[in-house]
Amino acid sequence: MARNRYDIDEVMEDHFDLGQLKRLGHYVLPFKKDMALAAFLMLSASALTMLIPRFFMTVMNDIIPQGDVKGLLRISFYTLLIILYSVFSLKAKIKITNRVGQSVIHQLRTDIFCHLQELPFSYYDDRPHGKIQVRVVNYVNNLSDLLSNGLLNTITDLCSLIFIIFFMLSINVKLTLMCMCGLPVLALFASLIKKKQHRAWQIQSNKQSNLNAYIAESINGIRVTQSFVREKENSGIFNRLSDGYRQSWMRAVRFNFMMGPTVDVISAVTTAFLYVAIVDMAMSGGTASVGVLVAFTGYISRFWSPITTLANFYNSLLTAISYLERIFETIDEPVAVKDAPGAVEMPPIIGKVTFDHVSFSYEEGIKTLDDVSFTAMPGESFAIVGPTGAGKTTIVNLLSRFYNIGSGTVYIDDTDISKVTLHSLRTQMGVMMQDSFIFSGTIMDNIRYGNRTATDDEVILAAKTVCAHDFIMQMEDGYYTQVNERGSRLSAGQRQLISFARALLADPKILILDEATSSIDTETEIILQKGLNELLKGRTSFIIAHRLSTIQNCTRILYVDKGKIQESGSHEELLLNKGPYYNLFMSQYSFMKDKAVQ
Ligand SMILES: Nc1ncnc2c1ncn2[C@@H]1O[C@H](COP(=O)(O)OP(=O)(O)OP(=O)(O)O)[C@@H](O)[C@H]1O
Repeated sequence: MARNRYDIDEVMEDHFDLGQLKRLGHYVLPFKKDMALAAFLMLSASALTMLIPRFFMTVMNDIIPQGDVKGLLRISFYTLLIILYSVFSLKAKIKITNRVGQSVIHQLRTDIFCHLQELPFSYYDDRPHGKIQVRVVNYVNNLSDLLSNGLLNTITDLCSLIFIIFFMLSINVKLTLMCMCGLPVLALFASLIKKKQHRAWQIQSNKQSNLNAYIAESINGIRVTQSFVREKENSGIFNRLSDGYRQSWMRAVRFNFMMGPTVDVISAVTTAFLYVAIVDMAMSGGTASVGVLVAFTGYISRFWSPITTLANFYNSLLTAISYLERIFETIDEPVAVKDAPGAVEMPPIIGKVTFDHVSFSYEEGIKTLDDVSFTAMPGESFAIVGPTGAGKTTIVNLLSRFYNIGSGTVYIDDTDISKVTLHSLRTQMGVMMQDSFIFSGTIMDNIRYGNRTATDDEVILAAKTVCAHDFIMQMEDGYYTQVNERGSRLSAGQRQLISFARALLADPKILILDEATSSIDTETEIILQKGLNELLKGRTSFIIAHRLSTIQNCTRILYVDKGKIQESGSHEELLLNKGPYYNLFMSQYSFMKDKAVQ
């Protein structure tokens, strides 16, 4: 999928694919026993209620003319039993189908979520997160009706229809055929609007997705919105998207609403003709008795009732298919970054890292890294510096295999990282990304995210090393203070320190710190540096920093620009070189000097 936005509709499938339903069927299969029980209850109730018009026939033809009170009581008793059984089975069926429906929804949602966990960064780069969310929550929820009632009702309604036709045929073949002649007209109508109806629901799902994407984006960006006083404009955009959604919904349901009246009209017309035929038969004194005709009129209304339900099911089927297309599209999304066939476990890392002529593009035709080569020996600390957008983060992203390398090879300890399992590779690396994400939960949980088996003492030690202990202890519940998703109650520097501790707790052999200290005050950074120097011992580390004071002690500095390593060496060597690093250093140095003078 090309890059998508909240105001760009996703690509829609052209054809109406019943295969989606077949796949949904696989989710229902584990509950076949429950479904069979529910179907049995419904079918038996339906078959028994078919007897009621027959009872009327007997009452009219035999019991009333013979004045058989006992027979009348017996038939009334049977009718009562049938009604009670129907009520009981309906209740049981609702309970079973709801349970099955919700279990299927739960399974579908779990499958999407688990798959999303595996999808690489590139998948999330390409679409608004709100559009992903809508699939996991709203689209799956929208299947609830179909799964809870639709599937089973269809089976039972179809069977009921067969029973009814059977009973009607047993009473009068000619009238039955007359009754059925409305069906081809209905089928023709349904097939005529099918394509448009399907497309209308696809559009509706797209508009819902767009709206959701915008809501998610607006909530995430609310601080910027308010600081730039963009509330009015945003409300305007929201209004437009919401109206688009409303219109698409109205258009889609208009198609659904067409079905009900069409069934009603066809049933009314055929029923009217049937009554004329019945009255004609009664008046012409033909073979049909009054009882037969009364019984037949009882079946006519029963004949159209399952057809109305089937027509409603047809509507929810078309609606569901447009959601299923999106749901299965997500589940089928190939995991672009995965273990290669025959991938082996990464042996315990010693720490040598080699980039061998590595090139990479996020987008076809635009080279982000161009022939990058370097080797870091175990225990070395490598700084990666350079202007914004130079490709620094991309280098470390490739080292963790967050993206597939375009060309060239990355080796760790002479092992090609594309040939090892992602799990064995990533568990030996500690990454602190630019965005120090904080999860909802306690501070203790957030630090322990890096190593689930770490004890409280180990968590505290990691926090102490990165100078986070003091501010944590000042919070109301110390390490057990609850923080919100994204750590909204923490300062940017505090968030960085927590994610720093998280990365260290993983005790990685290779440590990646991407702008780890950019929001930390200089005083804390100086203290942090001491602890960090201790910690970096014995680990290979890659430190990306714009503030050059942070990286002067690194063994080697790579100056990256336009996706290429422009120069590399120690701080002193690069200053002597008087190349781009020197210029960068001098500009920061004179800036600091000017500030100090001011
Ligand atoms: N997910 C992405 N999809 C497409 N292009 C991207 C993506 N991420 C980064 N880029 C582009 O790749 C280039 C390098 O980005 P990168 O994040 O590696 O730069 P950087 O040197 O780390 O920058 P900074 O110092 O600002 O963090 C930039 O031009 C950026 O626009």
